[in-house]
Amino acid sequence: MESFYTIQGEGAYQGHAAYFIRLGGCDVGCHWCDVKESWDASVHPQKSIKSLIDEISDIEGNIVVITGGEPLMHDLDVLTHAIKDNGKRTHIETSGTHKLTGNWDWVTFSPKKFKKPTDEIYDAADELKIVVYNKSDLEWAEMHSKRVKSSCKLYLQPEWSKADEMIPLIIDYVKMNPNWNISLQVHKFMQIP
Ligand SMILES: C[S@@+](CC[C@H](N)C(=O)[O-])C[C@H]1O[C@@H](n2cnc3c(N)ncnc32)[C@H](O)[C@@H]1O
Ligand SMILES: Nc1nc2[nH]cc(C(=O)O)c2c(=O)[nH]1
Ligand code: SF4
Ligand SMILES: [Mg+2]
Repeated sequence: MESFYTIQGEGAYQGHAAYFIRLGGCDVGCHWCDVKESWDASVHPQKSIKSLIDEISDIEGNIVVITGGEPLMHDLDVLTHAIKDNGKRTHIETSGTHKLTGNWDWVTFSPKKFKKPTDEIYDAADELKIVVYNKSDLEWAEMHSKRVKSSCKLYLQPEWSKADEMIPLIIDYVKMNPNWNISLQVHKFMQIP
């Protein structure tokens, strides 16, 4: 759908320079999704892996984030190997609802109530990032945290339109449950992509 060089706004790598590749297509249907225009892959132009690698070679940063849409709707083996051959790190943002393909240095897993994740994604996740839209999502977050590996970092991220309401709840929750961290979408505050 698009590719751009920016600052990772979320999670464990928040604040790091990163080149984003946003792939079209998603069948999860989160009603609060902040990139609904990504859902229909057919309306977006196709780009060759070679042209993406040319763009990546020009950037100073060493992190490439593959996102979407739901990037795992595509087989990502060839693309991730090409990125790593270029000496960059491969990170993915995924709902974990499709087979895990690709060779990853960092897997951010953000499960959704609207489509069940696969069993394999829990072991692969380096970071669990739960979007908090209402109070009950905190309980739901605990359920997923019990299934990821012990080294997996845990993040609660307020749903953007509900942030004023959810941030105080998340702050109280993290103070009581310090194994969780807060992730804010800082790129939105900075008004960058
Ligand atoms: C647009 S999604 C694309 C990747 C993948 N489909 C997924 O959901 O993980 C990228 C990240 O943004 C989060 N996100 C999407 N809409 C959001 C919103 N309105 N508020 C906060 N986070 C949101 C998702 O949970 C995910 O962690
Ligand atoms: N700056 C910035 N950071 C991000 N982290 C995850 C994003 C995503 O949409 O996957 C995202 C995004 O869209 N922009
Ligand atoms: S899974 Fe990701 S891209 Fe798909 S609707 Fe949900 S937030 Fe949007
Ligand atoms: Mg985004």
